[in-house]
Amino acid sequence: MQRAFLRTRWLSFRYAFAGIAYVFRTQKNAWIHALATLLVVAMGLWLKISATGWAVLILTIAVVWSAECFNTAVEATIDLVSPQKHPLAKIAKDTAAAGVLFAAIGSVGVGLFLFGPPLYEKVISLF
Ligand SMILES: Nc1ncnc2c1ncn2[C@@H]1O[C@H](COP(=O)(O)OP(=O)(O)OP(=O)(O)O)[C@@H](O)[C@H]1O
Repeated sequence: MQRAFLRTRWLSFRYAFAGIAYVFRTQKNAWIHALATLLVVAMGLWLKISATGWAVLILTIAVVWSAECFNTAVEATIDLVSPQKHPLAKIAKDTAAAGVLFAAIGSVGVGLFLFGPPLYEKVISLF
């Protein structure tokens, strides 16, 4: 019973990692997100942001990655059920892409509020 439970949990993780690998293989945006993730984590370390700042940053990174993964899932589902052009297929793909755009715009806002003031202080201290 316990072994079966652990085995199914382990398989769930493996499926999720296969999903991540698929996103990286097929979505050019994923590499942009990866670069942005590395950059903001480096900025957070450099600017020594607060624990609350890290919490907001981690949540923001997770929201963007989740949106990209759901967008990829919608694209794959639409390609499966509607390989031919269809207005509803277009709506599904376009709105899923809009979800990623919202997350990306929000993340830029978070970055400005989180890094703007300490970055300003750093620059001012140079002069
Ligand atoms: N079956 C379809 N029916 C109608 N329009 C479609 C269909 N498939 C794609 N489109 C249109 O083409 C756009 C791009 O779809 P596509 O599947 O190529 O996504 P994508 O370019 O891979 O997106 P991303 O670059 O975000 O991964 C969609 O947003 C939609 O407007």
